Amino acid sequence: MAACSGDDGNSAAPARQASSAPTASDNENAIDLIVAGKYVVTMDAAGTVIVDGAVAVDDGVILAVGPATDIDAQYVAKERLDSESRVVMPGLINGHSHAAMTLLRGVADDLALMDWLNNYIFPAEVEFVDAEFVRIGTELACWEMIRGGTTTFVDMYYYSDTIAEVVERCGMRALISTTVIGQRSPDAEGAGDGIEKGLAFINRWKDRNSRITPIFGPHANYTLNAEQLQATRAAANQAGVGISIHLSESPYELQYSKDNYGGTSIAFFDSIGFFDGPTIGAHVVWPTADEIPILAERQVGVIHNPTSNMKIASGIAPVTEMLNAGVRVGLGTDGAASNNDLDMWEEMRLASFLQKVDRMDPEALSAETVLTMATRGGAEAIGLAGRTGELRPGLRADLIQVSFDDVHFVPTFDVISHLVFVADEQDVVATVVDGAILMRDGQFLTLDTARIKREATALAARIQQALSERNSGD
Ligand SMILES: CSC[C@H]1O[C@@H](n2cnc3c(O)ncnc32)[C@H](O)[C@@H]1O
Ligand SMILES: [Zn+2]
Repeated sequence: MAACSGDDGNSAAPARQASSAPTASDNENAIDLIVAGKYVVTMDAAGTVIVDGAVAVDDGVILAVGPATDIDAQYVAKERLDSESRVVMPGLINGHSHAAMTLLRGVADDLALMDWLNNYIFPAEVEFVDAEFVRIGTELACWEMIRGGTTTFVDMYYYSDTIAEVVERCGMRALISTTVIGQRSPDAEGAGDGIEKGLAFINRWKDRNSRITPIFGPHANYTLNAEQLQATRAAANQAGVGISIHLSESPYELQYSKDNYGGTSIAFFDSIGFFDGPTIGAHVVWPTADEIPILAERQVGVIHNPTSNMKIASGIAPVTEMLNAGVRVGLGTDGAASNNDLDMWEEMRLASFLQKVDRMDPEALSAETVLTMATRGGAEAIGLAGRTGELRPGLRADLIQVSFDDVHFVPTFDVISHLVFVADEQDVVATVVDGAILMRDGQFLTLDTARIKREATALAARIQQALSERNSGD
């Protein structure tokens, strides 16, 4: 970690710089926000941590990062998030989620992937998922993610317009996939229909909101055939957008690929030109040794989902090997029905511990490495490098404050160790996206949490009733 306490040239030419120490009368020139803390963990490539630092924000952009005394000498802000015992760091990036599945949390536990999907989740989705389900489920998820310090997520679900509308309102940043799946789904009759509707969704959202990036989300190699996968890639390239897909997730998928496509999963995808465009592969638990270099060469962003992989017993991904080979690897939660929460702090900790025990190597996947995967590395994996994921002038102001007041932070010898091995979502006290404060001291400024809770509870009662009737054979 590179510590910093002086002027390191980290300041951009600010739009509203005070020529001398600012006073309250400078307020008409005030910038939007200053976020200060005991430590500013920038997650830049040099690993800069600033003691007693601050971040200056205006118009959604980071203007300067440096010692608080320097920032305060240069800027006066309309709003200030301050505290001596807080860490300021980039917001977390959840690279793979199915947000609305918060409403299916706990309906089918302790099952392997294909049993879970085919016998519980797909039937429940066809029965219950509509635009209202997706609106309420996604709102619940955004509440949980903002609460836990996630500022960007990559979602794959149905009714993508509804997801985008929720994200637009709640203020988060998201890549939103429009699902393509070769079977009847809640919002399409099959793959062709999904591609057609997907293109319309992408046209509606491509230039509408800079926080929202529409992409395609073909489900997997066992729910789409080679022609459908290629057609989805062609549509994505035609629309100029990327793709997110479940990739080499389970032994079933690997065997399916060998049986139906004559080769292992990633090699097959590569052979049909599927990686000829920006691709995010979720899970990637079973790449062969020969396939890992393909992921690096084709610049496939890999999202590691340790909790979901453990819970549905898919296996342990070779994260260390992928990172060593130069693969871009980020972290994700998967949906709340296979995790069963959206807590990126838990993902970081479990990612690290899982590699250590799997390799019997306590040095595997250090705190610094997993924190990078959840921030700057995650941004690289999902194609948002240089836009979010680190605290650097010119990047969008997506940042959080973590309180180090709780007993588990006393004493703090190493701030990175504490963030990864100790902190949890309850320690996050402020979440800022694009310069807008979404949560401050447990108050949600863009979400009506009482209304969301009421609506989710009412909808869950209807789901519960239908499930009970189904189980009792009525
Ligand atoms: C195109 S994404 C929506 C689709 O994916 C299902 N899903 C949720 N989690 C997983 C997973 O880990 N592997 C494969 N498919 C998954 C979800 O229920 C939706 O039907
Ligand atoms: Zn998934």
